[in-house]
Amino acid sequence: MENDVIGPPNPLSRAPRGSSRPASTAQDNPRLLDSTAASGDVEMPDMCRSSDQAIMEEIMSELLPWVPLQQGVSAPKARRPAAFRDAAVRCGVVSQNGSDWVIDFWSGPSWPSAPTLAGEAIDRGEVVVDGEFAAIGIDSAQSGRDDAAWEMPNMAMLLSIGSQPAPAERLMSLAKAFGQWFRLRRDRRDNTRRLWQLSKMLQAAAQWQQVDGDEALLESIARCACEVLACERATIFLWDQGQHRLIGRPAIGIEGGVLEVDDREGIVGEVLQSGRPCWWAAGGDDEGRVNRRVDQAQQFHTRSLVAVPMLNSRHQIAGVFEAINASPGKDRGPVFDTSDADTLTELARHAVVAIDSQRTRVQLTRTRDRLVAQAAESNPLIGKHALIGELRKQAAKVAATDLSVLILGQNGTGKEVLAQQIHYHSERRNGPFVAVNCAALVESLLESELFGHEKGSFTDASGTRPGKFELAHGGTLFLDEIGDMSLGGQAKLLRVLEEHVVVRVGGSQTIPVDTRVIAATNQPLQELIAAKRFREDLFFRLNVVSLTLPPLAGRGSDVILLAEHFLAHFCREIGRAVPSLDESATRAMLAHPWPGNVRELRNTIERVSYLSDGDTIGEADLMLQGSESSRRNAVTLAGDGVAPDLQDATREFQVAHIESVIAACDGNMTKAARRLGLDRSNLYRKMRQLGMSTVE
Ligand SMILES: Nc1ncnc2c1ncn2[C@@H]1O[C@H](COP(=O)(O)OP(=O)(O)OP(=O)(O)O)[C@@H](O)[C@H]1O
Repeated sequence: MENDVIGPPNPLSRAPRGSSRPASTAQDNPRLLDSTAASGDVEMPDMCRSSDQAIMEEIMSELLPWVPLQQGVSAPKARRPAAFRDAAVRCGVVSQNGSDWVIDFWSGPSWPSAPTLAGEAIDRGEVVVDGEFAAIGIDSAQSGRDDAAWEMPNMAMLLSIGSQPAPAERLMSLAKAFGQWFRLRRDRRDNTRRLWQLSKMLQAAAQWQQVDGDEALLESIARCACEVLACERATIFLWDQGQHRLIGRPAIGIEGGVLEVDDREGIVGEVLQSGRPCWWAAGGDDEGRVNRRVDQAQQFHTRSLVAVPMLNSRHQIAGVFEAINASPGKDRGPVFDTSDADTLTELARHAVVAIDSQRTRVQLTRTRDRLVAQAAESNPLIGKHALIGELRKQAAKVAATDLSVLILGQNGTGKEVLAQQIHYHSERRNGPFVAVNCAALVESLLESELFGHEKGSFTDASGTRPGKFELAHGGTLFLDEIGDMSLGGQAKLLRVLEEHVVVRVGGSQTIPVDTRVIAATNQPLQELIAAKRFREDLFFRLNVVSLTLPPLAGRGSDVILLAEHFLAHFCREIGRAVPSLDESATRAMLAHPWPGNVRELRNTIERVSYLSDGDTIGEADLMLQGSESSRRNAVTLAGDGVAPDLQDATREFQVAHIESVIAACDGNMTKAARRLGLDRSNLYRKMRQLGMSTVE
C-alpha cells in the first residue's frame, strides 16, 4: 500500500539523533495499516486570535474521533479532550534543540523513550512504531512549505491509543496540521519581532535627523543595531576607496578612537568585494576569514558576525555595517541568520540616509554661518569715539534679549547699521534681517507691504504675497522712519506687536509671526505724540530700549576713520590703488559740519574714488559744500554780475545740483538720493519743496 511509507526522507534531518534503538516502520506494523479515520487536512485554527496553548489543544482535539475506538472509553461531549486527561490517549510533540530533546507538548504520563522514537521517525522520514507508540517527523514538506529558506527544527509527533491500532493517515494529517501550525506560529513570532524592529528603526532614524556631530550619529546607529539585532556590538565601516581603507566607528576600546582596516581584509573586505551580506560563526573550519587583529585591538572576542554592504543613493558601496556576537535567546541561538542580515540591510539604508543628510546639513550650516559672518562683516559699525563705543556695548546687551529697540538719530547717522549689529549679535542672526522704510510707503500700500495680501484683495493683487513681518519670521524687522507712518498704519502695527499674529490683506487666517522689531526715526517722537501724530501706546511698545546715534560732526576723528574705510572699500570695488588723504583733506573733513552725516561722507568718498586721480586726495577733490572750493564754484554760478538774493541763490544751487546728480545717475532716483545723502522719500519731498517736477 502506498500509505505504508509516509513521505520522503526528511531533507532537513542533519544531526545524528543519538538513537540506536531499533524501531519498526509502518510496513512491519499492521496496526498502522488499518486506518479507519478519515484522511485529509486538519482544519487550521484561527492563529490570529488564539493563544499558542489554545491552538495546540485545538489541533490535538482532532484525536477525539479515535477515542470511541478504544474499549471502555466513551466519546466526550465537550470539545476539550477528556481522553487526554484520562490518559486513554497519550500523545505529544518533541523537538531537538542542538543536542538536547525538548518535550513541547505531552498528554498523560510521560514516556522517557519519546526522543529516541522521534529521532528515528525523523531520520527515516516514515511513521515508525515502538510498542504502543507511533511517531512521525513533522517536516516542512508535510507542512505544505518546502522552500529551503524556511527550516523546521527536528520535531516529531508521537501518539498512543492504547490497545487500538494508530491509523497512519490520521497520524500523518495530524503531523501536517501541526507543521502548519508551527510554521504560522513561527511566522507570527517573526512578524511580531520584525514589526518591533521596524518601529525601533523608524523611531531611531527620526532621531538621527536631529543628532549633532558625526561621532554621536554613528554611535546612535550602532546602538540601534545592537538593540534590534540583540547583539553585543555593531560597527559602521566607511570606505575610503582612494586609500583602500575602511574606517570603523564607533571604535570602542581603541586608543585614539580610530579603527582602520585594509579594505581587502576579513569579512568586511569580503562584503566590499562581493557587495553581498556575509555571515560567520566560530567553531567552523573558516576561522581564517575573521580579522582577529581587530579583536586584539579592541580586546574583544568575536564569536559570530553578520556584515552587509551600505549603499549610497547612487547604489554604490559606501561602507560595510557589521553586527557582532548574537545574544542567544528564546527564539534563536548564538548565531545570526538571514533575517538578521535583512534587518541589518534595512538599518544600513536608514543609516546611509542619516549620514548623508548629516553631511549635507553640516555643509549647509557651514555655508550659512559663512554667509551670516560675511553679511555681519559687510556693514560694520566703524568708530572709536566714546559714544560709539558705548553704543556698541549697549547693542551687544540688547542683542542678547528680544526686547523692542527704538534707534534715534539724524538721517545718515547709521541707524540701520546699528540695527544690523543688534541682529547679527543676537540669537536670530541665522534668520533674515528685513528693512522697511515706512516713509516710502503710502498708507494704502503699507498694510500690504507689512502684512502681505491674498490674491485679488485689491486691483493690483494678482497673486498671494507674504508681508515683511512673515518674511522676517525668525529674524528681525527694521522699521525705518517710523515717525512717518500714518496713524492707521500705527494702529495695525501695534496690534501685530501685541498679538504676534498677522492677517494678510483680504485674508481671514491669522498667521503667527516670531519677528523682533527694531524701529528707527530721525523725528522727535515726543513732539509728534503731543501733536497727536504718533500714538503714545505704540511709542511705549517700541521704546523699551532706546539708543541714540550722535551726528557725525560730533564724533571727532571718527570722520577720518570712516573716510579711510570707505576709500578702501570703493577703491577695492573699482580696482584702484588706495590713495591717501592729505593734510588739507583731513582738516577740511574734520571742520565740515556733515549735515548728511555718515551717508554724506560715504557719498563724498565714493565720488572722490571715482573722479579723482593720483596718490593723494586733497581738500579740492572732496568738493565739500561750504568749503573754500565750493564757495569758488558758487561765485562762478553768479557770473553775470546780477547777484540773486541768498535764498534764490541757494534754491538755484540746490535745483542745479539735484538735477546734475539725477542726470549723473541716469535718472535712478534711489542712487541719486544716496549720492545726495538723502533718503529717496526725502529727496522727493525736497524736490517738491523746490518746485521741481517729481514725475519720473
Ligand atoms: N558707523 C558706521 N560705520 C560704517 N558705515 C556707516 C556707519 N554709519 C553709517 N554708515 C553708512 O552710512 C550709510 C547710511 O547709514 P544708515 O542707512 O544706517 O543711516 P540711517 O541713520 O539709517 O539713515 P536714514 O535715517 O536716512 O535711513 C550707509 O551706507 C552705512 O553703511
